[in-house]
Formats: sequence, structure tokens, C-alpha cells
Amino acid sequence: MRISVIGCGYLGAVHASAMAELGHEVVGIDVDERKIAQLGQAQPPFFEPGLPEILASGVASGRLRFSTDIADAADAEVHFLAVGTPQQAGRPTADLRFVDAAFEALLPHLADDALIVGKSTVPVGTAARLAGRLAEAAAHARLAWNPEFLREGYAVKDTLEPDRFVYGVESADAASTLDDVYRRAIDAGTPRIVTDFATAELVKVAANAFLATKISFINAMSEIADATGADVTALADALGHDARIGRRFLNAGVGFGGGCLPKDIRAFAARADELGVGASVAFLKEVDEINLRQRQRVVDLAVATLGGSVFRKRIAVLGVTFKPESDDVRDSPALDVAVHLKGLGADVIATDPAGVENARGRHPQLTYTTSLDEALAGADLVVLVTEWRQYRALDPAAVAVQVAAPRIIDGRNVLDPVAWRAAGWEYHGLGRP
Ligand SMILES: NC(=O)c1ccc[n+]([C@@H]2O[C@H](COP(=O)([O-])OP(=O)(O)OC[C@H]3O[C@@H](n4cnc5c(N)ncnc54)[C@H](O)[C@@H]3O)[C@@H](O)[C@H]2O)c1
Ligand SMILES: O=c1ccn([C@@H]2O[C@H](COP(=O)(O)OP(=O)(O)O[C@H]3O[C@H](CO)[C@@H](O)[C@H](O)[C@H]3O)[C@@H](O)[C@H]2O)c(=O)[nH]1
Repeated sequence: MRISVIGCGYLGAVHASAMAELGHEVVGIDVDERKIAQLGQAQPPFFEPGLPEILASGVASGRLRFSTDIADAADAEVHFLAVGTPQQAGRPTADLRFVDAAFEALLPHLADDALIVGKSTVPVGTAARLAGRLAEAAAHARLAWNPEFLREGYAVKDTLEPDRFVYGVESADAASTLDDVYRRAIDAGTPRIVTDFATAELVKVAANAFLATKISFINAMSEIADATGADVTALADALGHDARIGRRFLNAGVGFGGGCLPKDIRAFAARADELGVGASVAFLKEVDEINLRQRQRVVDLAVATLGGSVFRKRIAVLGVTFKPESDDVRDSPALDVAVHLKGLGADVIATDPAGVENARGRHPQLTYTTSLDEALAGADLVVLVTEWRQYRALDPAAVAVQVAAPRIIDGRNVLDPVAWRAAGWEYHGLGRP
């Protein structure tokens, strides 16, 4: 099939490449000239495992091309809208300017019977509004909302082999067009839920709200654990054996960040307020507060560990991205902690295997290094805030000779406290004795 993907960021660049991998003819469109130039040369504009390979093979096959000109999407039978829906500055609501601009720009180029497929995460009601506009402007075109559930770091696999498809549609033929797009996964038996626009939009924000709530729940338990001497990791393991609860997303630590969970729960709560049902998801404000408290908790722990002040103390911050296997620093708890410690007068040296350039772009006042050894050298305190594999694998005895004082805060509860203490370290986790 002929497909366009409008918006080639973390979602769209992967989606476009994955669609070409499935054999479709794809054009990726973005307003960012630099990004499009890079993608056109098969260079991923961000770090995502597996993307370089499918981008390169798509471009080499001639099935995948990129353009800044929306008119190049005119041939496509299916147009995926994958532009950003960030939080509005100073407000909790989603900024729909990019969705609206991309949608309007596409309208004059639609072939008869074209299908526009929303992928971006939007407030409930957006698809119905856009469908109304589509009916005025291009009566023969159709709209579907097909939310995306990929996780950064696993984006390629999640796109090619998703857990489920959700189609918000107004007609059976839109669903069958989407089945044709996703034929391989559909034939492999991937569950698919065909529903209305509102339900499809809500599935996406409800899923992220549930995941965020699960993380904040275990972080709240870790606060209780700290007050009682209990061990939140053992608690999570025990809870997780109950199949109704499950162990995944019960890792306590510095909390959730990224371009999705934080802004999506805020936008959901704001939309519910607009709809007059704010009370139904008022708990999401508490979920957000618990989450933000974890960042402060790590900072407070650093201050306490260094005897009441971090001023002029050398602190090695391990990790700046919001999660491992990504270079994304949007709303990153790790970067927030580094910035806050710097603000308190610490000599922060932050390191990360993939996120240094993005972090420097946002917070140039911090000192960065891509060398873990350089970060650790002479540190008065080590703060692990993104659980990259190489940090989890650190040998406490070897690191002890690099630092000035063997003190570590394990902000992701991923190190073995027994092994680190046995090697002479003062070890602090969150909610772990
Ligand atoms: N990143 C994820 O893991 C993920 C997963 C699921 C859903 N989502 C949702 O997908 C959407 C995109 O997220 P993202 O992380 O890829 O954002 P992003 O900021 O990385 O990418 C958005 C892209 O859209 C482009 N753009 C903006 N206006 C445009 C226009 N008028 N025409 C063409 N391109 C335009 C931007 O230049 C940018 O490259 C959001 O709604 C997000 O919530 C993201
Ligand atoms: O037990 C856990 C699990 C995750 N996190 C943190 O939660 C955040 C989000 O992690 P994850 O959900 O893996 O990353 P994303 O790539 O942001 O993916 C989420 O957001 C996407 C965008 O909406 C959705 O598509 C995905 O399904 C949803 O998992 C990260 O900061 C993690 O460190 C924890 O603190 N504890």
C-alpha cells in the first residue's frame, strides 16, 4: 500500500520505517528540515535500538523516502498523523496545534477515499472534531484513530509486533483498510479492538494513566517502607506473584518521566475537568505529585548522605535519560535530579551512554561526560538515576578505588545492597533497608 507518515519523531520515524519493512511504499513528512535530511540519508535522528537497520533497508529498497513537502503525501492511500502533542507551557492541557496544522495542511492533497489515521495521543473528542472538519473539506476521505502503545527502547519490536491494535472508526471499511496495513500482525493473531473514536482515544490515555498509577503506587509504598524499615523490592516481588497484580511496572525509584506518561496524565485530568468529570480522575493529580516527590526524595537523600549540604561536593550522576535504551531526556527524572543538585551548589558531573547531547541542549549549565570513568573519578557521592545495563553491572570493588568516598544512592533500586555494602560502600536505595 502507499502510506504517508506525517511527523517523523520518536513515533513517526519508527512507524514509517516499520511500514516500509512490512513492504509498503512509504513517505515520511516532517516540517523539521534537518530531521528529514538525516532520515533521507538513512541516519536516525535519535537513538532507538533496531531503527538504524530498518531505516537503512527501507531507504535502500526505494520503498521509504522522506520529504518536508506535504504535497509528496498526495499519492498515499493511508496517512498516519504522528505529530507531537506536548503539554502546553504553564498549563496541564495538551497542545493540539501540531495536529491541527498537519491535518489542515494535508486536506488539499487527499485522494478520494484516502484514510487519515491518527496515531498521536490526543484528548478525547479530538477525532470527532477532526472528522467534522474532514466531512466539510473532503467528503470522500475517512478518518480513524489508531493509538500507538510503543515503548521507547523497544519501539521497533512494539510497532511490528504490538500487544494489540485499537481502531477507532466510523465504518467497517476503515477497519479493513487498517487490517491491510497491518496484515502480517493481524494474520499472526494480534488481538484487535474495533471501536468508536472516543473509546480509542480513551484506551490510550487510560493505559498510560494505569501504568503511571502503578508506578506511583509502588513509590508510595517505598515511602512507607522507608518509614518502617520494610523493603519495597521484596514487597513488589510478593505483590507481583499475584497474577491479578503482576510484577511489571512495580519498580520503585526516582519515578516516571519521558514524553508520554507525565504529560498524558496531566492532559487526561485537564480534559476530564473540561468535561465536568474531573472528580473521576482527580487521583491522577496525586499520582503526579507522588511521582514528582521521588525526585525531591533523591535530592534530599543526597543532601543527608553528604552530611547536610552538597555545596562544592563532587557528585557523579549516572544517567540523564528518562529510561535506559533511549536518548530521550523529555521530563527526565534523572536530569531533574542533576539540575537540582547543581542548583544546591554541588559540582555535578553527569554521564549517560546516549543522552548527553540532548541533555546539554536543555541544561548547558551542567558538566557532562560520556566517560563513566571520568564521571566516577574523585566523586564524593555517586547517584544512579537511569538504570543503563552498564551501571547495573558495575563492580563495587572496582568503583570504590575510583571515587573519593564510597557512597552511592541507587535511585532505581537495581544494585545489590549486600554486595555494595560488603565492598565498603554506604548504600542507599529508595524504600530499601
Ligand atoms: N514517543 C513515544 O514513545 C510515543 C509512543 C506512543 C504515542 N506517542 C505519541 O505520539 C505523538 C508523537 O510523539 P513523539 O514522541 O514522536 O514526538 P516528537 O516530538 O519526537 O515528534 C513529533 C514530530 O512532529 C513534527 N511536526 C510538528 N508539526 C508538524 C507538521 N505540521 N507537519 C509535519 N510534522 C510536524 C515535529 O517536527 C517532530 O519531528 C505524541 O502524541 C505522543 O504522545 C509517542
Ligand atoms: O516499574 C517501573 C517502570 C517504569 N518506570 C519509569 O516509567 C517511565 C516510563 O517508562 P516506559 O513506560 O517504559 O516508557 P515510555 O517509552 O514512555 O512508554 C510509555 O509511554 C508511551 C507513550 O504514550 C506508551 O506508548 C507506552 O505504552 C508506555 O509504556 C520511565 O521513566 C521509567 O523509568 C518506573 O519508574 N518504574
